[in-house]
Amino acid sequence: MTALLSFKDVWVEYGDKIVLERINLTIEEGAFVSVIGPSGAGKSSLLRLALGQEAPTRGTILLDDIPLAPECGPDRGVVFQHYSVFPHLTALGNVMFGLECAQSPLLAKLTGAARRQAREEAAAMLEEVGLKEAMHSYPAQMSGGMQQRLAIAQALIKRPRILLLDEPFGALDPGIRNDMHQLITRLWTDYKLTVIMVTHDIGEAFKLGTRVLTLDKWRHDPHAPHRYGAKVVYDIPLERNKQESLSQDDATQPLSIVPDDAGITIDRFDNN
Ligand SMILES: Nc1ncnc2c1ncn2[C@@H]1O[C@H](COP(=O)(O)OP(=O)(O)OP(=O)(O)O)[C@@H](O)[C@H]1O
Repeated sequence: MTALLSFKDVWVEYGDKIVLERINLTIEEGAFVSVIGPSGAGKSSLLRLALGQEAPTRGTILLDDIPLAPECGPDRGVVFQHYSVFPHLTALGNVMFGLECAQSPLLAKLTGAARRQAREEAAAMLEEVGLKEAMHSYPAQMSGGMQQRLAIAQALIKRPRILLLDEPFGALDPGIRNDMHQLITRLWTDYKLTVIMVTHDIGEAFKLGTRVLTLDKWRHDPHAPHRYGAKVVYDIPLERNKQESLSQDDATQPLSIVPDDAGITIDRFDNN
């Protein structure tokens, strides 16, 4: 495997508040990286850096050994916890919109053969994520799980290499979450994606990831809690490969595969 994304001595600071410090990371192509840590540790900030939505205060981020452009390129797709789909468009319209923006940035509208092609591609992607029957439904007519499937289709239609997931399943019921775990595992394999997923659910992190990173403050100044940022305090490689998909049994089991020696308990909410 080769390095796809590298963080070199990356810091994120807001005014005098240090959120992330000394982040040194190499993420290999094809990895599924789960990121966990207490609330406020900077997990979403790390994703925003990878997305190019935010630049580091210090340090460098490289994509294929080239400094990351300060913009969200088509090589990176993102899905957030709260549904980020357009309410006034059908599922098909939502997914087509991504292609229309990419191919016709000024008008966001395609005509003729290009439109037919985009429609076919969008329909195929909706089928991939299990929304064939709901293609003409509006988001308000869909369940939370269906809306997240739609958000995933929207992110994947531009064929990103890196898929960034910010607590994508956090708002879903456990049964639906398990379905989504199966879906994301299949898409990760079929689309040869590199995934970086932030989650509050440690079991989910270990179940899905090939690697689990824990962000946390490693030193504290009780008089000035903003003075030190979080860094990667645990970086745990896991035995999971692309060929191995989650079986139905795995999906219905409680999420539980945290190794005893991982030394991780995420129950503190004092980083803010
Ligand atoms: N634009 C900003 N300006 C100032 N502070 C910010 C900004 N964005 C984030 N922060 C602060 O940075 C810290 C890290 O935020 P971030 O959302 O990355 O944490 P997180 O680990 O994802 O938290 P959670 O698990 O609660 O979602 C928080 O204290 C937050 O208040």
